[in-house]
Amino acid sequence: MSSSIELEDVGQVFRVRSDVDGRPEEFVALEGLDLRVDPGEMVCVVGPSGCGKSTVLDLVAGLTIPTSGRVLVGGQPVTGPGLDRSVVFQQYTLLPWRTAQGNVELALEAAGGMDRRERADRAREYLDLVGLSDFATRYPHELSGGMKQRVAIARSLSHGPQVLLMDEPFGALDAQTREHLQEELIGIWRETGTTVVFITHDIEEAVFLGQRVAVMSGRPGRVSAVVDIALDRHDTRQDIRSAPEFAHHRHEIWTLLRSAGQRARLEEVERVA
Ligand SMILES: Nc1ncnc2c1ncn2[C@@H]1O[C@H](COP(=O)(O)OP(=O)(O)OP(=O)(O)O)[C@@H](O)[C@H]1O
Repeated sequence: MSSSIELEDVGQVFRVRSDVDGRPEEFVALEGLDLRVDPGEMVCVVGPSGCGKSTVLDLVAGLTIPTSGRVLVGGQPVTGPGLDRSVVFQQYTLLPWRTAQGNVELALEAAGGMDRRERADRAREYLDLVGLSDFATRYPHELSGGMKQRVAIARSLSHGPQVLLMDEPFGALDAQTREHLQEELIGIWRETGTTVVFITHDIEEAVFLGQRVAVMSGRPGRVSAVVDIALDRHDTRQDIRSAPEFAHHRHEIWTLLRSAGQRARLEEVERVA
């Protein structure tokens, strides 16, 4: 099962203290942001640091409520966190005193409706999905960074959410592990059919994973372009990253990011002048 995600004319204003005199003032983090993700689609979001990518994810997760506009999941307004949506963060969020299996079971305990045996079976099924069947009894400190993130993914998917929200989940990993997990994520996404929103700083990661890539610009944050990625991901014999279409999309997004950055700087100069 998977759900659509719609952000319509979303604005997000935070109360902050002025850099100048420390007085409270408003900071417009997002303004007029539109984005639609179809059920079962994987969309990557890229943009300069501080443009509001995590804020977008928090809104869909229901951790923040927008100041204006609408955020819908499966056609329903988001009013708070829910079991239909799971989040994977960059920092490993495993409980150190629980095994890999115990960490996956945690999500099932929170979801309720299963007895101990069912939870154990389900946890093993999802550890298998992320290739960790042989590591079920290991504690987080006995796992590599990539393995910890796999456990986090297994935990996030184990209770069958319709939407998976990923905030730079592979950001702390070395390049090789990262590429490996990207490939695994494509396989998991195909198998589960979950709608995925994946935030990254890395243009190559976005092109590799996304069916579409949303490019954000900052100050205030909005989606300035959405790029369709036309790559044949089914042909696993091919090194997709060295295909000419891959280079084309990478350059296209790089150009969009650069011009969004230049525009933001110009607008900032005009605002100050
Ligand atoms: N709770 C908050 N209170 C005040 N300002 C906030 C809050 N959350 C985010 N911001 C500000 O909103 C802007 C967007 O932040 P956000 O973390 O969404 O950006 P980002 O694109 O994810 O950044 P990065 O790529 O560096 O992680 C930033 O200027 C940040 O300082």
